[in-house]
Amino acid sequence: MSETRTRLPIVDLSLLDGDQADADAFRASLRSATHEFGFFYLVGHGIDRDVRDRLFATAREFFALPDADKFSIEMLASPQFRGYTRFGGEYTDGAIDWREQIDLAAEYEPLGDDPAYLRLDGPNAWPEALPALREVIVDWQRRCNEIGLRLMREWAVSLGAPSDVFDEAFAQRPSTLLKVVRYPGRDESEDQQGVGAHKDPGVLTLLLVEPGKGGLQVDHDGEWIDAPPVDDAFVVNIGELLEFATDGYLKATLHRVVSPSAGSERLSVPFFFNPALSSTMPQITLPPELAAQAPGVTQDPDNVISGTFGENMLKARLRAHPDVAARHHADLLG
Ligand SMILES: O=C(O)CCC(=O)C(=O)O
Ligand SMILES: [Fe+2]
Repeated sequence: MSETRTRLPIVDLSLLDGDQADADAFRASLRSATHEFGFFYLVGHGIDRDVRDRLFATAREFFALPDADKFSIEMLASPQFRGYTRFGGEYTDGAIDWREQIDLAAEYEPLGDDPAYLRLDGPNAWPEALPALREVIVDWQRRCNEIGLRLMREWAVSLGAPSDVFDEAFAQRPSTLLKVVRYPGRDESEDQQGVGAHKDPGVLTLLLVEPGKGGLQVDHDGEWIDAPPVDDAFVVNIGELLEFATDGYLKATLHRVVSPSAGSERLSVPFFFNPALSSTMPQITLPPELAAQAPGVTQDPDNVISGTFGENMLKARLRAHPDVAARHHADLLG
């Protein structure tokens, strides 16, 4: 693996507790980081270290459970793509991701299956053997939701739009999703795709990485740059829908995780802040000076971005989990 250095910008949320000049500086840094890189470190978020330590300790306990307990909540049993995925169960860019994980999402009453993306609504699967997981995750989701909503409002203002322009998409049934992930160590002679190169399909991702664990790489102008964890910081990136909402002014950026070396492991907890399945992200009318720097949305015939979140999400889920797709959604596979 290449040396550990990073060029991603650092954005300090606590500037919002300062005066007007601080808040303006915050918005300028938020906007430029996501225009130039689509990725940044967020510090000053106010979540204590012991909360983060407990999250990782509980994740470690989950992964140490006997296989029978993990398989008792296997995603394969969930038409809504919730629960545990074993090594080799997930694909990115057509190749296996060497990670095991639990997917936990917001839980809503299903509304039917027309359009098909409504099938994604439903219950989570929580392991009976580790009741603390639910408590820790629900608390973490609440904290991330707050930060997510705050960032959305700041982006809106930084782009010259009303601060509440995105609120409606998130007001009812926001489809937040959280993964608890473990990347096993892999020998250098083996395939080292922890997770393959991808863009996140939603709006905003708040990623917490186990301290000291590198492996995340971010595309910048065609070059992979390392994004090792920075003390007390979230790694934040935007997804395809925020690129869509800003005509490409803000960028959804390719990223990947290279497996840790044999004998080690890496835990991470990505939180995906996403609007309601049926919501369409509002298109922001950019001020002329920003519009002049908006290249339009990236066009990829293999990955056409729909403004409706549910369409993007269903497409991403069917691709990533072909076994779940084949068992529960064979009618949708073309
Ligand atoms: O685990 C990580 O560091 C990143 C994971 C990721 O990019 C994803 O799950 O979308
Ligand atoms: Fe990602």
